Amino acid sequence: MALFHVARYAGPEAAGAEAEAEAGKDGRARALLERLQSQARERQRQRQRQQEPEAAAQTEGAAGRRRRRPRRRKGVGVPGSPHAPRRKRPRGDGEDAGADGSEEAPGKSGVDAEAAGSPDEASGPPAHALLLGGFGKSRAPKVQPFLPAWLAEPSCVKRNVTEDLVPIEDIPEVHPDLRKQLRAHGISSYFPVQAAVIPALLESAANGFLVGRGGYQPRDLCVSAPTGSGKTLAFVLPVVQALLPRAVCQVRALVVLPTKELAQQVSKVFNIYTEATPLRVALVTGQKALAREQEGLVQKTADGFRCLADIVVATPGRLVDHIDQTLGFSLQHLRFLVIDEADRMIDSMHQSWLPRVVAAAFHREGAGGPCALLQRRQPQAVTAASTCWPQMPLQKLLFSATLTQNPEKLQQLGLYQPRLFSTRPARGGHGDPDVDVDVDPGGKYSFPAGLSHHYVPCGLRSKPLVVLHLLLHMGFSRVLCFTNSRETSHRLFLLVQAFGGVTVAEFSSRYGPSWRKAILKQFEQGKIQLLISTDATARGIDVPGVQLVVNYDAPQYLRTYVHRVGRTARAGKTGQAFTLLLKVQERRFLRMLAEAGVPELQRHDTPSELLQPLVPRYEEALSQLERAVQEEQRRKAA
Ligand SMILES: Nc1ncnc2c1ncn2[C@@H]1O[C@H](COP(=O)(O)OP(=O)(O)OP(=O)(O)O)[C@@H](O)[C@H]1O
Repeated sequence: MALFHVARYAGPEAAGAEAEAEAGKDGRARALLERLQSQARERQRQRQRQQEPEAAAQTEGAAGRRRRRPRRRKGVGVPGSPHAPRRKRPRGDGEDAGADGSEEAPGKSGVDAEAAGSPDEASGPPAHALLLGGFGKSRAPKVQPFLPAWLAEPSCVKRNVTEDLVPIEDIPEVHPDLRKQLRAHGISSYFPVQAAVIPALLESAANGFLVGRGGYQPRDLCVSAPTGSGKTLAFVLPVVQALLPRAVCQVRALVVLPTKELAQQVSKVFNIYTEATPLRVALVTGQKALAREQEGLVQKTADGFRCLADIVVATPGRLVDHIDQTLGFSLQHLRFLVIDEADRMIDSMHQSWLPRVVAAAFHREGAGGPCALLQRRQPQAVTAASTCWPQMPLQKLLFSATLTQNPEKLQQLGLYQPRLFSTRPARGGHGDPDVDVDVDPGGKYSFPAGLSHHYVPCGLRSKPLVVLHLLLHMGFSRVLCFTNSRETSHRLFLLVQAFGGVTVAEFSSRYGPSWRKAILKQFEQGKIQLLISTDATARGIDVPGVQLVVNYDAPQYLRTYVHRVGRTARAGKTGQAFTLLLKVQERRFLRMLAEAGVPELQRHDTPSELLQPLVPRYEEALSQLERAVQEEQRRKAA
């Protein structure tokens, strides 16, 4: 029993005395105990020898400043215990990172740092007791989730879209007509993600559409590659090629995306590569009335319905509307289900769009139906019986720049023997994945090589001035500026408009789809210098030539940062990202990015002399903004 004695808060002598009394009962136990004690004392002496100079320095440093005591909750909490108060959040009055350097010590919580500086704690419990009772000295180790092999060991994709190009001729499996189209659109080489994914997808489709005896069920694919690395073409080309040979028009590919604008963008790419083929693409996003969309999907005939689309690009809500309400809209022949921006789509799983799609895809007619023989069943264990009938497989393809590696989340998608293509290296099954898999296990996302990251420390009132300074003095001509709310977007827009000298527009859900479409088009054409937007344009939107992304409001989540800044430096180009940070945000934000492996975040100071010349006009613009807001509020109330 002596071995399990816990000398929690007593010094080494107390622990030693008690242990000695116990040891007297049994010779062997005593000998063992003595040996352990002498080892522990030796360790303790060594520790003290190391700590003496540090303790002296800390005592000197603490003498001149207010000694901070850890707050205790009622009845609980000794420093370092699991119940000890958490580290204080930075406060707006500047009592943050800079106020106490000890809080900044890497790997030490505030409580730990304080404990280290306290003379009471300096001697600490004996080293051997720390094993059982010393909670305070180290952070609890992070739980290391065990990733399934397919997630832990992905097929690695190169990241550099300027150097690791693969000439079009080097992938002869791609149909000559598609290669012709690629060249016609100025594409002579594949980006790395395309060079990896296109052959793999074509290979899985090469055995024809039917699986069963002699065939096989193709594996589902997940692709995680940086923003602007060409993921769209990585699925558009093989899907179009796989669907080319067809007898009857049926919906055989369904692409689901989170926003109308993204769906529109992807359907445009499909239209380019199906232009010279009989394949038809339908867009169902709710931008048109349901009846108008139905006309593009099915046609009533004398003996039923005729399908009018081979490829459907949809947003989840409107897709479910069609599954429910469009007579003759069938997904029974679905071969590819592409889920773009997959991590975001997983977040919207509560809308149950995926079970509805899968149920529609595996819907079975009665035994007397025309396709009764070819009806398919959900993937299941392979048995002699299950391979008797030829079946059309349904292959799921997931794409994202920030694909989650949370196996529980991915499990909701019901993937079949999935295979992951990733620009991040393999971690051998249990590398350093973080528990907080929402943020990203391992804390690393890939960023485009040509992107440089900056942050601008500034005050709340000077934020609009910094944006104006970036535009007017630094000469950026196409700038996308993100805020965290519609309200902020709108007010910043009104303010910049009132300031003048910059062509500015706003993009948010305040406006209808057709207005937003027009704004994006003007921005693409270079008619708008500054587009102020909510996160509605943060994902997937591809506007060539965006030079600068400004995070007017710092994004709260890493994923949001990755997608926002990914609107620039696309397709191998260079671009800059500036994040405006209030003093209170600085520490948390920089730590978040450091954990994400963001390469070198440069500090960009804007001295007040640079902003000063803008101030008189800015003050005027502020009063105009005030009047405009009051006017809007009056109109709203009326
Ligand atoms: N092989 C290529 N050669 C030249 N340009 C290409 C090539 N492939 C794609 N592009 C261009 O690169 C840009 C970015 O492509 P895409 O929108 O597919 O990126 P993405 O990886 O889906 O980005 P995001 O994650 O932000 O959605 C597009 O303008 C596209 O036309």
